Amino acid sequence: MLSFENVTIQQDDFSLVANWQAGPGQRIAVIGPSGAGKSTLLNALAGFIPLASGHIRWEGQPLDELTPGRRPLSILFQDQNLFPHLTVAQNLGLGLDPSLRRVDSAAVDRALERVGLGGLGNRRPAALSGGQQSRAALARALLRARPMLLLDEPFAALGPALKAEMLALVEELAGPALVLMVTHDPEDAQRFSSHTILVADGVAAPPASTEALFANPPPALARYLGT
Ligand SMILES: Nc1ncnc2c1ncn2[C@@H]1O[C@H](COP(=O)(O)OP(=O)(O)OP(=O)(O)O)[C@@H](O)[C@H]1O
Repeated sequence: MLSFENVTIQQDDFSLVANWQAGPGQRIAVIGPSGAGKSTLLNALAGFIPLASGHIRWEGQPLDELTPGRRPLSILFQDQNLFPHLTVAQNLGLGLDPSLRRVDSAAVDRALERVGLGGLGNRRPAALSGGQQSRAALARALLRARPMLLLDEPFAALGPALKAEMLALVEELAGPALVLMVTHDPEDAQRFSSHTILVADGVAAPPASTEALFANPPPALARYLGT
């Protein structure tokens, strides 16, 4: 269980509050206007931004004392963060061991197979298509096998068909992980997520049923959707 307990996140004059829980295995979209704090929410959970007050817990354990690398999560950004000078297999290996000294190459090969990149581990990222790079970045995140997967618009640069394919792949491969996905596309939320967190007006709201939220949007969501 992920718990945000009376959390306040402060960045200069911007502040965001969150007070809710989410369970393992849930697929949750994070939506809201530009600048509302969606990335800030994920960055605080990942440990890149300290909390001004409150606590974030995973399975009852406070995350506050843990550096980003020790938190029980993987994070995938839009720019994919693949290192251009390393092979695809080495990029995946970084997910297991940042020093690349103790990497299980069979596990890397299996992860590449799972995302449809079998046999491409020796290529550099530049020798992959955009969709293949997304698959490689996803494989790296999944290889870490952490209980939470945070996605910050990772597939926004892909065309609609490829994006749908990647979301289906996340759904298939994330398994028991809790997935939090920032998206600007209401269709992503509806296709992928049973629950949605609306971030607006300084509040990251508790996860609500995606269907119910879109059927009867609160004013902030209606404004954002232009309805
Ligand atoms: N390092 C920082 N220092 C101060 N303020 C920041 C910093 N990073 C972001 N902000 C501010 O925090 C607020 C939330 O930004 P954030 O990137 O979380 O929004 P977002 O909802 O993810 O937006 P978008 O949809 O445009 O990506 C914005 O007002 C932004 O200007």
